[in-house]
Amino acid sequence: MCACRADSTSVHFPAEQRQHLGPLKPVELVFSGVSVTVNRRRILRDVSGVVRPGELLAVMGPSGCGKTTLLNALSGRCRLDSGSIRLNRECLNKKWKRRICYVLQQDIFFTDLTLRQTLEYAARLRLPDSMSYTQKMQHVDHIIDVLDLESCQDTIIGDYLERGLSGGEKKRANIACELLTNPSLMLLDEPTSGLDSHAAYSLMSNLKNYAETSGKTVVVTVHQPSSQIFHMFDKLLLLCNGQTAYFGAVNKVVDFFNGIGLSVMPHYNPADFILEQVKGSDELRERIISASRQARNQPDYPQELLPDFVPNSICDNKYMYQESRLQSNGHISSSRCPSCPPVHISCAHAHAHAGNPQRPSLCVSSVTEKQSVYTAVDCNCRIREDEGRSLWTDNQSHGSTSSSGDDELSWPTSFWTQFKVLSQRNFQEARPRMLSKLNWIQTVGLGVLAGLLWFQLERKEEALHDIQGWMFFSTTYWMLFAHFGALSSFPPEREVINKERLSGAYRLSAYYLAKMVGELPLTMTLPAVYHVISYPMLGFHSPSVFLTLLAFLLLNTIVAQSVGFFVGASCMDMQVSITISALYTLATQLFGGYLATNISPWLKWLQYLSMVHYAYQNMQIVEFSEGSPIMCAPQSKFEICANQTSIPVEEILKVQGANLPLWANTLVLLLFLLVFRVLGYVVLRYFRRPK
Ligand SMILES: Nc1ncnc2c1ncn2[C@@H]1O[C@H](COP(=O)(O)OP(=O)(O)OP(=O)(O)O)[C@@H](O)[C@H]1O
Repeated sequence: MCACRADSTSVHFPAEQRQHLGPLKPVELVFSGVSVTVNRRRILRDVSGVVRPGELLAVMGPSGCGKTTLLNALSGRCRLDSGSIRLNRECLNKKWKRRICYVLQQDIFFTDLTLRQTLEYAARLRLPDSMSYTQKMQHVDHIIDVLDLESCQDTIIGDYLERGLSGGEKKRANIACELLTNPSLMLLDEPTSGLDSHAAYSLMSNLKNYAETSGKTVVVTVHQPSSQIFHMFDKLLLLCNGQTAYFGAVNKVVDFFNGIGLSVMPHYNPADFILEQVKGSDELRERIISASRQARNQPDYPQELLPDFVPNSICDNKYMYQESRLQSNGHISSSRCPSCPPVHISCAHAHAHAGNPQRPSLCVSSVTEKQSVYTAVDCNCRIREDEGRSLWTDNQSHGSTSSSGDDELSWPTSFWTQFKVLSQRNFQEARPRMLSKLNWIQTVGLGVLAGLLWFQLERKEEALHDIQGWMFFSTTYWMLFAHFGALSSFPPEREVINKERLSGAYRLSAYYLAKMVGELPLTMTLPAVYHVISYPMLGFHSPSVFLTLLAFLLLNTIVAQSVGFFVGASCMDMQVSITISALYTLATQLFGGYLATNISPWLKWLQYLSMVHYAYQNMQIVEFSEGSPIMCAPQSKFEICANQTSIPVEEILKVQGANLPLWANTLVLLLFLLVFRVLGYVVLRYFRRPK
């Protein structure tokens, strides 16, 4: 692994891993006339640009000028008012959205996992099943090595409560997660923010090398790059109030500003200079924007951005693009253009035209490994070397998008792999939260307290209310614990899931099932501990009753968790979800059958919506029918005590107006479980889709 880093700082995948990661498909990104309105405010106006494979485009501009909005648009995360976004001349569609790697400005992770665990789970989820576990782990090692993350790989991600990775390390971790899949197009929002100048330079040179040696298309937004970093960019898109102030080669931006009478002082960082200009007076900004519009008439303006360019009719265009292979003899042979004979160009030839002999080119790197490279071939079958870079459009796939579409939309891993990995991750991520030291103390403390409060109860009518009190307290306490636990865990988890769903990492159904299964042992641990402590202290010793009561306590807890998850998934606002939850759980207690027994007939139906009602009834049915009999008091309030010495369970329940048998209560609880789990899924699937 270290050898990789020694000979190159770029991400260079070993041949056998590249084979699993799928064919290298460079992407040409063309966005034209993009206008975006957010909340009735026009953020972007007629923004255009082209980025070719191997190029690094920097999007710059003052804060709030629309850089992030542009990346959101390019990744398909916001609607365009007008304009188009094309990748290899295909409109941005679901297939492409999944292929784009978008490194967000915010670093969204599960904060309790270490960096290595985070990357390992990402690799297991996002790298294809055809790769073995060992190969995936090797891949993780390689990425960690390339991004210089060895020293912090076992540090937790952390948050403001518990410190973990530094800001710069988090940023690199964010990029590492995306690099794992060897994406063809990378969009990075402020990758250098929070990094010191050395770290920023090192990161940008990694990206630059990555773009050039692997034919990747990279778009980054940057605030105020150093002069060194600025000159690494191939192209610059300068935004000013959501409009294009400059689009073109970085090495021509100074000439552009000179052309409108704004000269950069010697030894001045051009990046600082141009940012100062676009932050200038309204009049100055208008001048720059109108000069940028004029520049569209220049001959070197990309033809793809011209209004009369027809993107779909490839043969009307000057160039067809074809995939070629770099062979061990150093020749590039093409095989995909049906109308052209195989093309052979030598590396030396390609170099000679590359213009920049220092720039690492595809031909330079290990010619012994067969490597895909991409050349543009015009309709007369002449090679176009496009400044040493290459373009690719699978013109054959244009005609057969639909047939290949299914493959493109298929998931990287099977449902079973996703379920297995996500269950493990859910378990690992939720364990510190659900079984925290504080939760243990709370559970053991309350178990002991409840045991002491209802210690060694006698089986007689006088103690009946206390026995019921323990049951009611147990069911309501665990209902609240599970409900609010699920509710509070959801908002941070939602962000991670949305990010992963947007990148097409896994099916929602696999996540959802894995969440249920992965957290199940954790959900059941604490109520079981409470029950083990408190129930024997009551003085009851029937093992079968002990186990059956435990089963109902656990069922009640899982049902409450489902309701909490559903409310958490439905409400985006935490305050709203807390209010709804408080209303529902308190009403559930009121109608549970313990606090109020003489409920008016017109309100009585509400008890059937109370999950506690069913669990509490079942616990009474089991305790009072299977356990030792409850002896009548000398002055009993039960009429039946006139004829017998003990109180049957039916008489106890009749007082509460409950009449459903054990199996019916159990069935209703199971229906609660099923309905709320399904509703939670439906909400995530259809109403809270990530945008
Ligand atoms: N959802 C939204 N609702 C209202 N205004 C928004 C929304 N999203 C973005 N904006 C506004 O759009 C403008 C551009 O936002 P954007 O985040 O794209 O800017 P930026 O150039 O990336 O800024 P920075 O460099 O500070 O990150 C800002 O003025 C912002 O307030």
